[in-house]
Amino acid sequence: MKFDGFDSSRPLDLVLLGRAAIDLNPLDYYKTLAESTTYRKYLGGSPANIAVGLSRLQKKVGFIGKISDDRFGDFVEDTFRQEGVEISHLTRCKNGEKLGLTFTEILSEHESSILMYRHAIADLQLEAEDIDEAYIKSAKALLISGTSLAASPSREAALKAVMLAKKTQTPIIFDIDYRAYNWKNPDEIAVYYSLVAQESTVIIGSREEYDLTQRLLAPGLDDRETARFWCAKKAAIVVIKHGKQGSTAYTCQGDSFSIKPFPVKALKSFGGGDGYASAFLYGLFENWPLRDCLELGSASASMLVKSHGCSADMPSLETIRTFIAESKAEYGEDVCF
Ligand SMILES: Nc1ncnc2c1ncn2[C@@H]1O[C@H](COP(=O)(O)OP(=O)(O)OP(=O)(O)O)[C@@H](O)[C@H]1O
Ligand SMILES: O=C(O)C[C@@H](O)[C@H](O)C(=O)CO
Repeated sequence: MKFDGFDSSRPLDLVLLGRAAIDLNPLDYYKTLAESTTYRKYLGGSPANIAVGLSRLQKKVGFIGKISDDRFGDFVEDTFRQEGVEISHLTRCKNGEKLGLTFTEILSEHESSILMYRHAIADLQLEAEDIDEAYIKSAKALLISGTSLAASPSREAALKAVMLAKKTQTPIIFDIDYRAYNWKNPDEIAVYYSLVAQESTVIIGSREEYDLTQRLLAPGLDDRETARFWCAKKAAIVVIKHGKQGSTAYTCQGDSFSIKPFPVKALKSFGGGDGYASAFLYGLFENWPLRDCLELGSASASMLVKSHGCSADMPSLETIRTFIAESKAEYGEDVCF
């Protein structure tokens, strides 16, 4: 099965809307955050990571977001420019709001946690007036990252982007992206996530994120019922991730393709989702069979969990293909199926 719903005449492949932040990952890992003393700074924020990942896969990517008007905002701009991400719609806060900081705790290869500093946060200051119809229309698809819906004015900006995407026949990709910070209550999560999910052509999320989204409209669905539910709205593809148990993509024709992770010695348990999303979406833009999109996504995800960073360790297509070939040589052709 292939997805060929993108308008190839549009100059950008994907515009992503959401947070750009900073990851601070400990160099002295396998300790608690209280014990770690030394950190490496990376561009962070799930949509920013995905933007870098797709750009490194040679896709043309733009970003709609709000950043702090300080040196950390400069760092985000400089990094996006170095990575070839189009940032004409990445704007600065005017009232001193700060860039999000994510301190990660890497306790073991299987146990990590993230501590997010998101008070008076810059990315949630994105405003409806920052959203431009022509910019959205210049892209084959718009990706909405769920955390952008957590508070106003970013919430209204994201919903305006969804409206304009519908108006301009721009497919919406919804990366549910649940982070507990900034959300007030489960009802708000369900209301705003389902508002976007029901307009989306492609939905990507973990089982927990779908449960949060469906909590009011359709609680208690299993994976196949979940896929059927969103395909009955506008979804063509529903991807449900289950961490190191792997993931499954469901289509509106009733097909499904499951994939396991590629075997790796993980360094951390996070970062896989953004590597997965960027490589999976690359395959979709290349009009690959869904099975091949999943394989590339799963391979990239595995490469990310064995890396120290996220955005900085997003792989090129060549390195992912080499990783897949080496994995198949060592574990067999069907290593991840
Ligand atoms: N320990 C692991 N080893 C290999 N691959 C992994 C591991 N953990 C996760 N992955 C890969 O990463 C993909 C996404 O991971 P997960 O389901 O945790 O999504 P996520 O919560 O969005 O990730 P993130 O932590 O980046 O937010 C998985 O489907 C799997 O392919
Ligand atoms: O999404 C975030 O804000 C945190 C990310 O930057 C971090 O790299 C991570 O947890 C990736 O899944």
